[in-house]
Amino acid sequence: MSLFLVNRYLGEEEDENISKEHASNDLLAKLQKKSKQNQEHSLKNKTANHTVKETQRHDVVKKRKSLPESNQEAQPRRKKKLAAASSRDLESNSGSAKGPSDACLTPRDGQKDEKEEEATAAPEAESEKPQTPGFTVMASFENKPVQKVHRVLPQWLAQPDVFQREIKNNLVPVSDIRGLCAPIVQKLHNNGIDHFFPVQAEVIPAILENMQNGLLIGRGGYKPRDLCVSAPTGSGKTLAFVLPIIQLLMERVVCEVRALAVLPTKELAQQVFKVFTSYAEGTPLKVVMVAGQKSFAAEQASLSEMRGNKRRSLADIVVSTPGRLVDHINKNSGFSLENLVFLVIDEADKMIDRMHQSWLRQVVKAVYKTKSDTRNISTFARTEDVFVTAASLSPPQIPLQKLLFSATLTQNPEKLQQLGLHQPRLFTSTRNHSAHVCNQDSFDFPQGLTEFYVPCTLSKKPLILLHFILRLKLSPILCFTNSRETAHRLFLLVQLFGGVQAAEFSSRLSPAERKHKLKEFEQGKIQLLISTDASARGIDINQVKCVVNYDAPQYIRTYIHRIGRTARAGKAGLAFTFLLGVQEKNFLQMVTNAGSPGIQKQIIKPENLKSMEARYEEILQELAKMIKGSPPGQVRFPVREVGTFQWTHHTQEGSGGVGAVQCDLGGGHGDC
Ligand SMILES: Nc1ncnc2c1ncn2[C@@H]1O[C@H](COP(=O)(O)OP(=O)(O)OP(=O)(O)O)[C@@H](O)[C@H]1O
Repeated sequence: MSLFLVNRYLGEEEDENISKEHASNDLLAKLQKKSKQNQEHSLKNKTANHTVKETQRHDVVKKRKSLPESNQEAQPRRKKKLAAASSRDLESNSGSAKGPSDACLTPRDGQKDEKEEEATAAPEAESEKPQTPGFTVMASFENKPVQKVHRVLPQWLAQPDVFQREIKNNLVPVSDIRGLCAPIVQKLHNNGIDHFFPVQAEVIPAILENMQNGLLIGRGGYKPRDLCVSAPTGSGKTLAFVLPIIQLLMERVVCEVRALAVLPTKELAQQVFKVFTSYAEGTPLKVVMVAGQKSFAAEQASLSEMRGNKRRSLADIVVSTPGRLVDHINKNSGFSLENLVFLVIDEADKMIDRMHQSWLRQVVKAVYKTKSDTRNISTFARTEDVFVTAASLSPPQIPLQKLLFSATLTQNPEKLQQLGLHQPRLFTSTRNHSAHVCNQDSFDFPQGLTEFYVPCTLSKKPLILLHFILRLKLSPILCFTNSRETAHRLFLLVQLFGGVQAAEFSSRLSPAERKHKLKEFEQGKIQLLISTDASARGIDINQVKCVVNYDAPQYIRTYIHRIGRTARAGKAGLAFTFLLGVQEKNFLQMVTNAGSPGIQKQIIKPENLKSMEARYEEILQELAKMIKGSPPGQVRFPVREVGTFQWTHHTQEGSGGVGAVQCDLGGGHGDC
């Protein structure tokens, strides 16, 4: 006798009296019946799906036949797809022996392929797509064209303070400018300036008013807003920052570095240094340049001295290039920026490109440097202003105001953001700001400038240049090439040809030689200065009547700065760009997109060059011999054959023409 009895439930119809064996036989028979029904059902489904696919394939073939010629190109690809689809179908047909799961997957695969086919063959027939019975469509795609996204400018870029681009008709009498002190007005008058240009009339009062409450706090006790100024080349941006800085610092008691101007090249630093020095004359202010023109030790000595055991600054205003500036920050313990009030970033777009050198980060670090020597902690010591709050401005700190200037200031907020600007304010003469939409490649051109392009071949370029000087008497000409090798060869060729006072200006020359050449050009001793882009930015040479782009510039900014060496300060000027046939379309498109008021075609007739051709051929032979005979290192470019000039491909910024293979002088054998 068992102690426990377990009763199990064996189904509704189970009778307690039926034996266990009988019950299990019944159950097995039931399961077998159900399985047979399932198999029959899945077979039926398979046949139905195959019929649907066949119908769809016929539809596609029909539609393709009715397509226009242009769509027929894609047929081989589609044929392949169809073949693949048929072979898969065949597989699925012959695969009836496969398990039921295969039978379920195959129709879905086939459906996907058919959808692709239809999308390629005739997208507009989307709505007519046959639906596979037994499947629910979960989602479908609308074949809409993707809309172009326009960059929307932040408020300060979209709504700038706009001033007139035209200089001559918008001069503002110096006496009309609020807050300008008498000694500065007098100095301007002595320098022959009684009127301000539009950019100066806007920006000078803005800088002055920020400091109305003294140098400790800005207007109304707030930290001053950083200013960005975008104005055409030659519109007088330099005086727009030099004058207010001199005025605001001239009554200082202790000499400390309070203004720092950073420029991309030595030549530009030299130029700005000259303007600062001229307007600081007669004030206690000391202006020092650290741009690598003197030895590091000499620059160090000009920046500070030791009196007893105390460091004493010898500079109020420092003009520098980024590399040398970082050297002084890191290696010159006597150089302090802890009292800096103005940081001027001239040619700001170029300086942003140099951000990888992290010069700005080093400057900011030096400005907010905390002294380890506690005895030296000033009451007004500053802390880096991550967030400006009431608490962060109390106690009051010396504010640092950034002033940015450029003729081609970027409107790319991501780039500008690298400068860490505080509530920036933009001054511009450019017209396209109101739309709130950013056009990063549109700039203002100087009013007095007339632009031309000269269609030419490689072999004729030097001849046309000589024609400009010798026949058309267009000198002084500032002529730009894309590489220093081209500049050097062109210079040698013009020199051999004779009759033209020419010089080259590139990194082949030492800074002292470059300075000398610029001076001679300015004095009118040089008719033709052949330069690389070393002189394209900012250089202010008074008498340049004409700029020639011997090589077409690759970038619009390069073009704007090059042609901006003429038509300065409201004067008239001419700019010619030599274009090979292959360059024309892209170049003209680029200039038009940039907002050029119009570039005219200037054709030089071949007969005008005829008389110079014989001499030119002789010169080419001579030049080739000269180059071949020169000791290695002196002429830095190889020549393959006498009389034939090497073709070079330039790909980097600052070299190469617009979308074309750039060739050197040609030599009458080029087939461009
Ligand atoms: N108010 C003025 N009256 C007469 N001449 C002026 C005035 N302001 C500036 N100039 C002259 O205009 C020329 C161009 O000025 P500046 O070099 O400052 O231009 P810029 O805007 O900085 O040009 P770039 O963008 O090419 O550097 C200089 O020779 C300068 O002396």
